[in-house]
Amino acid sequence: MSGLLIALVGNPNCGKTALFNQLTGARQKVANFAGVTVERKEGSFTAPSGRTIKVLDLPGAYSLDALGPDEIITRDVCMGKVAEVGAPDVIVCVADATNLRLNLRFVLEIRKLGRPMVLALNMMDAAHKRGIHIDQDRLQARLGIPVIQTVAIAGGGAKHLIEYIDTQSIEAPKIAGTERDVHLEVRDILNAAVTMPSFTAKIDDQLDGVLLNPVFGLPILALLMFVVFQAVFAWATPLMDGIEGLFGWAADMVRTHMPEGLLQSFIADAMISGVGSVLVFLPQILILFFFILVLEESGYLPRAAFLLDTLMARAGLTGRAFIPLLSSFACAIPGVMATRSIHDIRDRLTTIMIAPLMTCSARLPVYALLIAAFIPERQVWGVLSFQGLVLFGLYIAGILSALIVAWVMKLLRTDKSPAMLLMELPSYRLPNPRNLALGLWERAGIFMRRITGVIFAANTLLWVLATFPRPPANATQPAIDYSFAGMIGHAIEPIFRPIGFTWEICIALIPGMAAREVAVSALGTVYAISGSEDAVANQLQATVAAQWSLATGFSLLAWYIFAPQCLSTLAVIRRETNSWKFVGITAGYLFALAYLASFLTYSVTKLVAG
Ligand SMILES: Nc1nc2c(ncn2[C@@H]2O[C@H](COP(=O)(O)OP(=O)(O)OP(=O)(O)O)[C@@H](O)[C@H]2O)c(=O)[nH]1
Ligand SMILES: [Mg+2]
Repeated sequence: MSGLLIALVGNPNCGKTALFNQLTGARQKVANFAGVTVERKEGSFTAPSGRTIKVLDLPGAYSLDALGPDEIITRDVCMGKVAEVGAPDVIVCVADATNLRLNLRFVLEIRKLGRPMVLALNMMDAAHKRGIHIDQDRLQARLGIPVIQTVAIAGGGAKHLIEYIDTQSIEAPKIAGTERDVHLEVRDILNAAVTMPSFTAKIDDQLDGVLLNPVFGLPILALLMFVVFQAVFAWATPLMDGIEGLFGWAADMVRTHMPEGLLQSFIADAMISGVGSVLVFLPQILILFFFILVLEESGYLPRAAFLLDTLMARAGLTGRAFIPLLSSFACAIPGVMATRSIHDIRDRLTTIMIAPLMTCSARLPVYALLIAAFIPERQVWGVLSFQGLVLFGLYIAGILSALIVAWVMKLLRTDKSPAMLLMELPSYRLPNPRNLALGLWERAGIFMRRITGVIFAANTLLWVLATFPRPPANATQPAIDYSFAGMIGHAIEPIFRPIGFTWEICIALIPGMAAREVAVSALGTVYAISGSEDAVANQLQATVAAQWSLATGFSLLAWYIFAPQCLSTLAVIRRETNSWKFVGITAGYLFALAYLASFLTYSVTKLVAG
């Protein structure tokens, strides 16, 4: 039998990606808010009959009257207008069974296309739980298309859908579109086929009463965020000590048991000290993501958007910017891509410009290193970790400066028509442990791939630059001073001297452009090589604390809030805006801010702390 192409379409947040993962065994990101998928994804699986079924996961859309790039992709694929994919044999329209009033409108629009389709009634588990009863036969008869129930997040939850697609020949809908008003038609269908419980969403309302309360809402949000950052420091310490100890021990073993020479230096300095100095931060990253995933899954995050909307509007941002900005806390790259759901081009550009100010997870190793080195580990009011407070402050500093930049952009605008936030709040949901585990696994995977990929490559290159040329026989300085890296570091040091950076930092900033956390591993390598063979050589934090002044440490922290130290982000900005000029403006203003902030921080700290 020949292959088959199916396309998953539907409203945002109805579970298309979850269904895609279920069908193909892939692990695409799902999240309990709209607009997560921004590009079409392709996968395939083998049906019981043995034929290959290709699956397309598309961005969610509310309507086919294309407004934004997402809707255009969806419409064009459905119409078979995208040459590389061809026309899908079956459109699987996914609908959230708990929210049919909204979802059916889109189903009717798809039906008008007159192409073979089935309706996947997803989230049937949630519908049952809420006491929503759906008469499948009547729904099928009214719609004139096959209706199949699915639970995209449960094992085997798409079994019937697979069976149906595999065994039935699916035809175009028997009922084409009538010219009736969509609202009326949806109401008729709902009346005929759906019984709603009388206590709909009572829990949601009660929870919202507290969490969206005009008085308590924002303090609760602040408190939640606060707890998260406390946990990042408090819980991770034992694990981090363990990892650090392990790498320190491994480097020592290599130094004592391997013959001295280049190979020993490469393994101990570049591989173990360099890579280990970043790997240490895995526990903190996972703890942070655990909380973000829980908040995401539970349905709280869109509510946070709602709470912050007034604040965001005052800064001249649209509520739609919330999700791109939120994604940017993981990484600015998906964040910049997610701005596609912002229709207004100026809103979109402003959001792209400030996305790099959201503290991405690659900054965490840098922050954590510097905080551990320069901020005393003490308790505030008996319970709070002072280090956690500082980390919280750094995140806030990023957010505040983003708001200020957006506000300045608003002042520069001529047209000041206000934006309105229209957003659906998803139901609260208990986070699914499997989803959480998958999400964490995915984050750990990304981090490990960065370590074995870009970080390792940058580190190797740096080791070569820091090792050659070798010092002359009568050398008086540490070997690294005679190397290429030493020369480069010394050459650019004058530029950074006013902000207190040492030449070692200057060296580390260059490979740090490849990925922010490389700066940490680069420092690990630089200090290990320039190393004093002393015992602290692989305890980067101790070295840094001993060799840098407080002002230098703070200055580097300030630098990392702003500096666009990430070429991939600049590349994706170029791709999304198609403009080098815009990349130049963004990078330029960020570097300028970074320099200014570091300069002020350095000068003030030096004045105060001497
Ligand atoms: N209870 C329940 N939750 C589900 C089901 N399917 C998906 N979810 C959850 O619904 C949320 C949204 O799922 P996604 O797969 O990201 O939705 P999507 O349609 O791809 O969303 P966009 O990419 O934003 O358009 C996630 O939190 C899923 O875990 C289901 O059958 N039952
Ligand atoms: Mg999706």
